[in-house]
Amino acid sequence: MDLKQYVTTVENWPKEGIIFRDITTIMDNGAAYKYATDQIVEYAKEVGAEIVVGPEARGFIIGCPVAYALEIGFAPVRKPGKLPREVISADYGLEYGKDTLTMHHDAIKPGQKVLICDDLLATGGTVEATVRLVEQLGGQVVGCAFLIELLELNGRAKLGDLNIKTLIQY
Ligand SMILES: O=P(O)(O)OC[C@H]1O[C@H](OP(=O)(O)OP(=O)(O)O)[C@H](O)[C@@H]1O
Ligand SMILES: Nc1ncnc2[nH]cnc12
Repeated sequence: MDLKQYVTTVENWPKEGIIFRDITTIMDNGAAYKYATDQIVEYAKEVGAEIVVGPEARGFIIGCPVAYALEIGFAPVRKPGKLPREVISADYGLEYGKDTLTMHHDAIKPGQKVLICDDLLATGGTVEATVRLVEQLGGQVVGCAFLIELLELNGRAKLGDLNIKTLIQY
């Protein structure tokens, strides 16, 4: 299936100069959403993922169905003030702003093999902060999966030699 045809491009959103790649038109098509999920499930099996981690909000849309299909857990990465128990935090920058991400202090067990899922790899700031959180908890990041990679922002450079899978490139 050519997944790219289901992505909608929105120019100058959320700011002038940003070309926004909208995945809601993958999600609202059952066959396309299932195909994308299945590709990431296969990758998760290859890398031996034991738990899926996804950053708010679109990482939930990609990561949760993968965790469900594999019958493994999902741990959310959230913006500050959203998780109810003790958290650890990491600051990061992104294509159009700056923010902080948090995880529950006990979300990952030491040594657990983690697959990070998100919709899109842009500058890599979000996933790099997520990797820091997982590693701080003693987790081992065995893979990072995205529907979309924006090649010119070179997010891979922030991720060293981590194993990365992307389904669509621009
Ligand atoms: O590689 P990066 O430069 O970090 O950019 C990618 C991130 O940006 C978007 O999320 P956003 O922060 O806009 O949050 P949202 O999913 O809650 O809309 C996207 O869903 C990724 O998580
Ligand atoms: N260009 C873009 N399109 C969609 N989501 C994004 N997140 C960061 N950059 C983005």
